[in-house]
Amino acid sequence: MPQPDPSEAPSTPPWRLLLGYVRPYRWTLLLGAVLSLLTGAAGLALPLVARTLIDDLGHDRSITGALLAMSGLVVANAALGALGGYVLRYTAESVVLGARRGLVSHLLRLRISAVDRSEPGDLMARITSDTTLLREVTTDSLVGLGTGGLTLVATLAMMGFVDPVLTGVTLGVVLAAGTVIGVIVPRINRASRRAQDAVGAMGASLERTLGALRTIKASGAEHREEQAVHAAAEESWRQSVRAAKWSALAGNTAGLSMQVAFITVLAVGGARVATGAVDIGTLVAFLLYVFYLMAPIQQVVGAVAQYQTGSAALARIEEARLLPAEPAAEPSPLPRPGAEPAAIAFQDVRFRYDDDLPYVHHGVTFAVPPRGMTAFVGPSGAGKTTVFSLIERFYDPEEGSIELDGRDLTDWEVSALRSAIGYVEQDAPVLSGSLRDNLLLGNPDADDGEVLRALKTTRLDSLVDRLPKGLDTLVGHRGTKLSGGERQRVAIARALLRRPRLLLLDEATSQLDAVNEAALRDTVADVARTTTVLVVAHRLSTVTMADRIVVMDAGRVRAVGTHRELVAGDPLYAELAATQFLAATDDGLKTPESVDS
Ligand SMILES: Nc1ncnc2c1ncn2[C@@H]1O[C@H](COP(=O)(O)OP(=O)(O)OP(=O)(O)O)[C@@H](O)[C@H]1O
Repeated sequence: MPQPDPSEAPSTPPWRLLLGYVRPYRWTLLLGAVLSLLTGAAGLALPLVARTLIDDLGHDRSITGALLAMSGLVVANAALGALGGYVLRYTAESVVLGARRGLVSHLLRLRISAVDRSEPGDLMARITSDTTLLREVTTDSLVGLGTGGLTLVATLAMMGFVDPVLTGVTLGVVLAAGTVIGVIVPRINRASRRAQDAVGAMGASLERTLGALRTIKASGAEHREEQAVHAAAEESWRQSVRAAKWSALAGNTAGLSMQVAFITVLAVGGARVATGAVDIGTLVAFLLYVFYLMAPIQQVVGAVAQYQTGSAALARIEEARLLPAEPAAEPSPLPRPGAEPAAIAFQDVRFRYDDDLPYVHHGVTFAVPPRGMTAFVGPSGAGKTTVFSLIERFYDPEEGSIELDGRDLTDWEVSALRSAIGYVEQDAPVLSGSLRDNLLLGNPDADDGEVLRALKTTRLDSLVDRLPKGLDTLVGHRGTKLSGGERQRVAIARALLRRPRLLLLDEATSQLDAVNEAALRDTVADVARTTTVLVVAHRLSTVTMADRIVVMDAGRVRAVGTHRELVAGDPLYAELAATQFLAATDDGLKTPESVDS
């Protein structure tokens, strides 16, 4: 798991977290609780009416009044019970919704460094499975504890009123059972936490497997992956069964205590009737109360047991909410058409991905003026993609400064900064949905004319014409229904539709065919006339047309120049040009061998 770092485990006790979630719905919850109490009260009045009925029978009086009262109470009990149940369920669902919305909003704003340390599948389980557990904890445990507790106290008070001696006997039994349950409860909590953690691990395993099913199949790894997911599912089952065992034991202890109380009251009460201390009507009423005590006791014990599961879920939700996130901000407007291109400069930037990882940038310095194309080249792992991540403020440098238009990135509002930039990642992610959804992702307001222009620029127009559903064609999970080259061009069209003042293009390392290669080269050249383009370059065709090339090696900039200058002046670049760049197949370009000759 990530997992949310245990050292960041929430220090707020779960009950306070629960109250925080419930606060917005406190009045509906109170209404539900009052309705439940009224239901209980209608039930509580029944034994008293029953005593009157027995008295009336004993004294040859009419029992019509008592019968009518009992019928009225039974109907009221049912009606109030149904209404109360609905209001409580409504409230519980609202609490779940509130928790889900809050958690989703937080997770979408997570800092990328927090995402690096997390398993998406586990985070998903926290949003789906853990929040669902709040439903029960709101109704069963909060209301159960409130109404059950109150009914319990009221019932005991009524019992005390009917016969204090028998009440003392009942209380003794209840307290003994309470002690046993107190020992069981922490075990329910531990097992529930482990069960939910295992559900998270199962989500993480599944996400890993389903996200790369082709690779899993091609590697013949289905069996091993299956075992990993099964192991997590079995662990969850084991722990849930353990929690169920302890919960059942707690419930049974409560039930057993009531049976014991019933028998004890019958024995002690019988003796008291025999000595004339109480009459038979009082004993019957008292036994009915003991019978009535069963429900609130079961409710309180159920509430306490349920709370243990809920508090484990609350702790997991809170862990995710403690992951560092970017501040929520209104989306910033995109640059106007024809907005000035951006300038970008790095000054002595030192950066590492985590405190226990080596530095990736050891004082990177370069400056890129507005407009034109700058290519970043260097051996794998030199830190080229990291330059883009820092510009997007996915991470912040440890030392040094990065300026966009002469203003430090930390002085920019993150949404304003990102709205100025178009970013095409190396693996050009395409999201499930239609082609149109993908194109409009970064600028939902783009009109048909703009979309058409972007399609033409990226040479996607002929593809769209070919597809029976055109732009409404579904591209499949992660765009699997598109070819690698098409995915890349969709990602570029998407970035262009944002009218970026700075375009970051992390070139795919895979070879494109001649037509795609030429299309991409022309596109980038076109865009570079009106905006600033930075490309992590893997292609000869890209570097040869770049206005300047930044050569990076092991986290440092070792040279800046044009292709011609660098081939002559920088041995590493000359070697890269000769051996590593993907050769263009287009006839207008040279092969690596001919480059430096
Ligand atoms: N999220 C991350 N967490 C930890 N280390 C990372 C992360 N991303 C990259 N790295 C490490 O940082 C170093 C630089 O990575 P970067 O992706 O910037 O290299 P690159 O020059 O773009 O390489 P390539 O040409 O292979 O894409 C690598 O050693 C990589 O392992």
